[in-house]
Amino acid sequence: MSYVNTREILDKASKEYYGVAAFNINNLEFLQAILAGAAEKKSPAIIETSEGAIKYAGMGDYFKGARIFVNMVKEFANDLDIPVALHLDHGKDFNIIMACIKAGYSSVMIDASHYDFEDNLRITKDVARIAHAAGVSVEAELGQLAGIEDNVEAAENVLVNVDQAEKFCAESEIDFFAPAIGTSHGAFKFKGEAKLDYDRLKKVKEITGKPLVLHGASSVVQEYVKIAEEHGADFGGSKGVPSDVLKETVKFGINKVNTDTDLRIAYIAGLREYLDNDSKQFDPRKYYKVAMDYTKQVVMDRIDILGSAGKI
Ligand SMILES: O=C(CO)COP(=O)(O)O
Ligand SMILES: O=C[C@H](O)COP(=O)(O)O
Ligand SMILES: [Zn+2]
Ligand SMILES: [Zn+2]
Repeated sequence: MSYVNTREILDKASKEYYGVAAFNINNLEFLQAILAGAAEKKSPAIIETSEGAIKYAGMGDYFKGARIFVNMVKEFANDLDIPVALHLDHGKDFNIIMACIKAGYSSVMIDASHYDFEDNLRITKDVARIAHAAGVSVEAELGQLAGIEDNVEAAENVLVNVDQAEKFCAESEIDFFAPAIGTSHGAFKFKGEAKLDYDRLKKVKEITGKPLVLHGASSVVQEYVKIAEEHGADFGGSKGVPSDVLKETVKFGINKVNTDTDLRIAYIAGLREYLDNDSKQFDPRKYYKVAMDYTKQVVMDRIDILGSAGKI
């Protein structure tokens, strides 16, 4: 099975209405934990790296960073009987997008959502043309990631506009589409109750027919927040997208579920706990172990929530 085009994973998910988590990584340990969890669940896996992750891995050289991730992911994927894809998350720098295409990423996101509609469409079209010529699939975004307050006017300004979504998907030739429906990145997503615009989501699915992507989709699992806080962390007031809300979004057409914060929190919980309990330890292979076990557990829980177990 091994290394595939992200489109293969998401077209199937869109047809059969389940979600596949896309997990952000910066290093080897997160990749190992994610793939171990996905393999155990027999779930397809999407690994994604931000521009920051690529610069970090390549120590500033993003061509090197992109190659490191492609080589690392392929090396593990080749031995697994699940489909594995590697995706560039929030590509904003044209040079980094090109470096990823050249290095052999399965897909790239062009995030020009901060430009006005016409510019976003024009830039997205250009990237889609180049990426497709290299056999790489493309994600793009419309709207801004910001939580919905109780204010209709504010929501209209930040959430995806359905008519624009139709034109954008019809003209840009993208493969999967990220509509802003009320989530935001990080561990502090909602002040009150988690609130997403399901009606808007349903309309976007109906009108575009594309595999859809939910950004800022971490649940901020309180079990791990608690462990981290018992060992010195302070994530007071953190709040994510609860699993029943995630399930609803999948029912209404979300297929790629971007997850970074949940992995970071599980990892830091394990690391802090281990170090607190063994002050003499300085072998990284020992103190990363619990961190990786917790990360793997979060990965498997997500796979169950989104319904991608066994979908290979
Ligand atoms: O959207 C994300 C990456 O693109 C990650 O979102 P979280 O911060 O909710 O994990
Ligand atoms: O969308 C944002 C991701 O969580 C990546 O964040 P980063 O830029 O800190 O790597
Ligand atoms: Zn964006
Ligand atoms: Zn995102």
